[in-house]
Amino acid sequence: MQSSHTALIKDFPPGPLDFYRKQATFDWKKLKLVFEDPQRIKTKDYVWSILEKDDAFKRYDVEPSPEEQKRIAELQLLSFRKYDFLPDNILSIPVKQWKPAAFMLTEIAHGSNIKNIKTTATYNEETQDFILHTPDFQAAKCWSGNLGLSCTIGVVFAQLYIKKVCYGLHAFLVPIRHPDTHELYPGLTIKDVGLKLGFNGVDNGVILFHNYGIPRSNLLNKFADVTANGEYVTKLSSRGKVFASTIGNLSTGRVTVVQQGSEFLTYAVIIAIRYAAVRKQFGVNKNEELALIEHQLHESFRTEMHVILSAAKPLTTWSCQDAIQECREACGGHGFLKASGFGYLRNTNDASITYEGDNNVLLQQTSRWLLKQWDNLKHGIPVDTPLNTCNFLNDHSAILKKKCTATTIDDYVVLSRYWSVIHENCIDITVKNILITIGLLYGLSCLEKHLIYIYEGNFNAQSSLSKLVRDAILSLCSTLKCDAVAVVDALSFPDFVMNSVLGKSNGTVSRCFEMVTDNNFVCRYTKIYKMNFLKNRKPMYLRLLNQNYKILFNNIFFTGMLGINYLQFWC
Ligand SMILES: Cc1cc2nc3c(=O)[nH]c(=O)nc-3n(C[C@H](O)[C@H](O)[C@H](O)COP(=O)(O)OP(=O)(O)OC[C@H]3O[C@@H](n4cnc5c(N)ncnc54)[C@H](O)[C@@H]3O)c2cc1C
Repeated sequence: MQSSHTALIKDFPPGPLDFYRKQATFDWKKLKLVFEDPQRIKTKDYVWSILEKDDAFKRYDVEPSPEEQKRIAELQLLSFRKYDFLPDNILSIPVKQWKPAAFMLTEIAHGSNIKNIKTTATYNEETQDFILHTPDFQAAKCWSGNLGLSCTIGVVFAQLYIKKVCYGLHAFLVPIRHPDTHELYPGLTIKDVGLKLGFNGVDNGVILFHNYGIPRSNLLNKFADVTANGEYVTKLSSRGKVFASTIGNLSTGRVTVVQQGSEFLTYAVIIAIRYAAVRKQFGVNKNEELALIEHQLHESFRTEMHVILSAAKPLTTWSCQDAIQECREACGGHGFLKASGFGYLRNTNDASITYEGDNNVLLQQTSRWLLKQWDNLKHGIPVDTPLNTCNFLNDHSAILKKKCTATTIDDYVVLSRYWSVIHENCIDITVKNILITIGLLYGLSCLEKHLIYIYEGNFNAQSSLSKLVRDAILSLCSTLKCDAVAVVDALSFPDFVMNSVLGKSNGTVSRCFEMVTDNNFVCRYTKIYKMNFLKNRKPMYLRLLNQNYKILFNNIFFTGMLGINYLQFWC
């Protein structure tokens, strides 16, 4: 069955990469089918083939101005809507008619500590309105994506006050601009946050509310509501639970950030491996230089090659940042070229370390939860978490007595979940073998990184362990050398999506500097310069649904916000 599907996957153009492609011990198309099912591959090919022909998705050798980037993002969004890629049976109509919205939580003075945000929403019983107000500039909402220029509506988090009593943080649906004329409503002041290290196609903004009234029905009331006569009602047992439920929705965004991290990592690895397979430096003699992939020092970067996504955002985004940097360095000076694509990946991923919850702060929350489980254990309450991730703590006495007795590479048994997925999904033995090798390499590289804790915890006292781990890594890198190009082939995207002069599927990198010194530069610059942001903008743009706002936002405000960021990834 798998082999009949491999016919769906197109071959890569012939070129210098063939040397390593031919040496692969497995069929990269079969590996691709382990990563993605045939329907997904077909859909992605279809979408890419259409977008490649669309001017809104064309690539720029010279980075457009921030204003122009925002205009392009807008055009890309319109194109997505025009092509109607999303089948009706998958997504509801509101999602398909989605327009940019803003998510307004962070304030100038409070980002991580959201409990202390100062924007107020005071209920006025006479008018049955909530009055949103920014007491001072420290309380201005900032960083909200789509706020600076484009959104017509947003979700605002504010402290709810009824009859001078504060009920804590609640979320409100807030009209920002007129859906037809796109004019800002009176009572609001908005500014763009200015130039950023990346994401300049997104109009992150700052907003101040000046006693701005919104109807009572605009409170997102899934967890708590306010009656017409100003009574606060909730089925939840405490204010803490209302807060936790209101903020709980943030997890949706974090899942998307984790996914984005894995995509960036894939891009970086494809570029670095393909380049390393064709770039030659040094060799056995003057006339016969070797590809970078043959040099041992260079191989160590691949230890990060197939980082398995942890559910934890900090682990994913930090690992991704380190791996992109390693890939950049592995490509030497050329990796520093803008046209290599690494700079964009690095800067864009960098932001995800902070947004959707700063990594350090998130780790503290995880630690607090773990310590709570530990405390329970000490009081004789066994650990029994819904996903069983920490049930192993119940065996802590036995675990703490165990010692690492490994003396050979074959003694490591790690990544049990990864193994079971491989065994369930891989029929082809050659594909299974390559995945096992990659898994081992990842496991060992993690072990190497954390060896200090193994010694500190007295899990292994022998200094030979570190040598064993390092030797095993080098040996596995050597084994993987001939398969590396085929592995990234299985992961790769069309060249137009990759947009890197070092990572082309035919292995040609010679156009590198031609692109940078392109003669058309001046003409293109003039053309871009003449294009004004919002030129040709029609009122039809951003005609928002006037109904079902709450359903729309409860379900998709995060998807929407990150969707925009995703579009940027494409341009
Ligand atoms: C590109 C981008 C897009 C964004 N989009 C949005 C958006 O659409 N909507 C929105 O509301 N916000 C958005 N944000 C804001 C983002 O959510 C905040 O930046 C984030 O929550 C961190 O808050 P902060 O910047 O105030 O940092 P702070 O909270 O001031 O943290 C600064 C540093 O202090 C450390 N720190 C904080 N508290 C502790 C502690 N208790 N112990 C130890 N260390 C601590 C942190 O780890 C961090 O290193 C965006 C940010 C970026 C960069």
